[in-house]
Amino acid sequence: MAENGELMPKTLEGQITMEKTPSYFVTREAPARIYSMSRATKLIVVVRDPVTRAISDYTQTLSKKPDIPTFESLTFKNRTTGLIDTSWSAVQIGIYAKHLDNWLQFFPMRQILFVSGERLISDPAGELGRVQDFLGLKRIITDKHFYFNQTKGFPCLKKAEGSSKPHCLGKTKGRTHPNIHPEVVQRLRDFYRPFNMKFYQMTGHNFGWD
Ligand SMILES: Nc1ncnc2c1ncn2[C@@H]1O[C@H](COP(=O)(O)OS(=O)(=O)O)[C@@H](OP(=O)(O)O)[C@H]1O
Repeated sequence: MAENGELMPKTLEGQITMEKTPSYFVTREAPARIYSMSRATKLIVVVRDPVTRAISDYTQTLSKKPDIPTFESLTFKNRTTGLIDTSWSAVQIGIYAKHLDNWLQFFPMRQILFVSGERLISDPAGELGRVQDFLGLKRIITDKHFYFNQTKGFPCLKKAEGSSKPHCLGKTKGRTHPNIHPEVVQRLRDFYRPFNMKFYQMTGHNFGWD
């Protein structure tokens, strides 16, 4: 990432340089590296219910490698005792409080914005309003820019940038998830609850996952 800084385009007056890498939030070395590049960096993280996130993560892997074991067998170290395999990345990534702790060693909370993945779907303009405020931008993107696409089942842009045509995210965003046994889902909910509570406390925001 230090090298990344050198590769980044120069930021001119009136511009904001943005970079998006989902894995940074869960990468141990990322906060120190970003801090050494610029301690004034603002960080935006989209978080969703860690249980749904794990299933979504699994769905994505399954689409590339159809032969992987079932979600259930990857979730548990021991199915009988219900012991969860916290080393499985799909489980590990959803322990947001732990990852946030790592960032707070370098950045104050006021420099980090958590966007609700659920609200990004139910009220994209509202969530983007928060993003624009956080970045000190005028609220240019509003309700008027979105419509709900019934076929896609998600909000889409009425006009893509530089085009007059509507634009939805691609086929890899908003996949149908496999049905997971309710017992497994419940066990994961119980597992995440204390971490979610800690995360709500740290961020001062109840994301409503429980
Ligand atoms: N407007 C709109 N259209 C489609 N999808 C939407 C939208 N808003 C949020 N989402 C949710 O974004 C999820 C995919 O994001 P990713 O996790 O792949 O993002 S990233 O690549 O990690 O940045 C994707 O997760 P899945 O539903 O599991 O596919 C969506 O639920």
